Amino acid sequence: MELKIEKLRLKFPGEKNFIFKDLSLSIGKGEKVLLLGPSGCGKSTLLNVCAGLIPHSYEVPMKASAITYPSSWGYVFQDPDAQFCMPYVDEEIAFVLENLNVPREQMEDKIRRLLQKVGLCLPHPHTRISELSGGMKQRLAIAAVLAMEPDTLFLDEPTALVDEAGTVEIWETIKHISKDKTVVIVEHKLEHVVDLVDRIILFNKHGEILADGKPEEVIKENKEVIKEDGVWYPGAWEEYIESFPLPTKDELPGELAMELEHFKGYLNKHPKLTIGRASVRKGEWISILGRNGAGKSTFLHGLMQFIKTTGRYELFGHEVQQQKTPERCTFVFQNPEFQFVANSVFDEIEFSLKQKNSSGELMEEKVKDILHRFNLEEHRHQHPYQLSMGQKRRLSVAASISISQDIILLDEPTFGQDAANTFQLLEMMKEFQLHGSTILMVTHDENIARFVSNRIWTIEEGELVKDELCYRPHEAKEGIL
Ligand SMILES: Nc1ncnc2c1ncn2[C@@H]1O[C@H](COP(=O)(O)OP(=O)(O)OP(=O)(O)O)[C@@H](O)[C@H]1O
Ligand SMILES: Nc1ncnc2c1ncn2[C@@H]1O[C@H](COP(=O)(O)OP(=O)(O)OP(=O)(O)O)[C@@H](O)[C@H]1O
Repeated sequence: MELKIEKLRLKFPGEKNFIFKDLSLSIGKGEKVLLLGPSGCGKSTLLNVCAGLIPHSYEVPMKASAITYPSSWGYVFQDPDAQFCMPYVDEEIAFVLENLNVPREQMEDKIRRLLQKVGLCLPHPHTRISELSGGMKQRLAIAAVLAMEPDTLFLDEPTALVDEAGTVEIWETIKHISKDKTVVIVEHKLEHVVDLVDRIILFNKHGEILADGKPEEVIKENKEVIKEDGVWYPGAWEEYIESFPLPTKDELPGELAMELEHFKGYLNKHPKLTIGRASVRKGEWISILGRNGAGKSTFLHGLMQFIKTTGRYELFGHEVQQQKTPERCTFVFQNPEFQFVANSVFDEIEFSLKQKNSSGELMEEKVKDILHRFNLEEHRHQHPYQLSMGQKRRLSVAASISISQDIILLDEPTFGQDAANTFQLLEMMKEFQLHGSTILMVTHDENIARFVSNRIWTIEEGELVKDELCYRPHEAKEGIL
């Protein structure tokens, strides 16, 4: 056996409930296994245990009657920033290669080929990691692990921030290089990995194994539970959109919410974004699509005045003051951790309500209501950094949109979410939209773009290259720029 865990018991310090109670599993050499289950059920924690990171690197109290670890392993973390130890892209990979005693003269070529494998195209590999977009970082994290050529790969949602085309390519690459390797994957989006894995271990929300077997059998035999627990399954979107209020307006609503003309955004003094002309009407929901590194986050950062911009930028007919966060806008960062300021989930929401001048009356009730709507009430006492990735993402969205705002800007608010939480979030956004909020949302999920928003903008190399109106699913018309 490559990996074996017997009777694992694990509880985080200070928590009432066990994450795992006598959990046993074994994975044979060369097996490709998907750990599937709702957000917060313990998938990342289990992967940490399988690699020995818990308890050797993270001191979480745990007990198991026996554990066998793989002989060599590589780990792609859910948050790529948690993985890097060097400041530059080439150095990050060279660091791994040096440990493997790869001769210096072969390094440049190996680094170039690894970056190519994960589709990380850079003018020069000696680029600062801090200057990469979220998806580019995730590609680098995968390249660094592939460089190690380990026997076992642990992959924790390695493509959550990668664009659609890149996701397909990366999973193909993993499939190709991992023929003789053991691969343990945590991934919400089943369709990306169902061809790669030969086994699915399905968990319920209490961290118990519900089923373990061949992918098609596990899915078929457990469809009802999978649905009930809010896990993604093939066809989930199609079933869901039947009940979603679709964008069927035949004309655009009235008042102009945003106008941009010759709008430029600068990073390190270089213009990285140029929008010739664009306008948004009140109540629209615009999805912003584009490949990794296209400039989507930069665009939102420009609208929030986090970076220097030039050109005309008006909100509701008023010019936006340079370098001052526009008052009628709220923003959800791509990395949820950038947003947290408080020491508990409850305080985070309370802080945000107070910032938005929500009155102190019934504050506790208001916070509780928001926590309930985002499925976070059980976690109210936890530190935001102790949440699972899906829970962090929900908290960051909850804190930003806790009060209806005129303009809501969101940078991939649904990444790493299970089906139930994705749909719930979209419904909440729809409610805001129906109450007059205007929404601009960066997403790699084409289903969200096509089925839920009214309009799709595509960004390429820092320019808005396409503007489509969505009237009905699968049907888009050329819009006005
Ligand atoms: N340090 C910690 N202290 C307390 N609770 C924690 C800690 N780390 C994680 N948890 C809790 O343990 C549970 C499992 O977290 P884990 O990250 O393993 O979930 P997951 O299944 O990977 O979720 P997701 O799909 O949202 O990424 C969550 O409810 C989380 O809040
Ligand atoms: N601080 C920075 N300094 C210089 N260039 C940067 C900086 N941050 C990002 N960039 C570059 O700007 C470009 C646009 O990055 P941005 O984060 O806007 O992309 P994105 O479309 O949001 O990508 P993703 O889908 O991966 O999140 C990329 O080429 C990136 O490398």
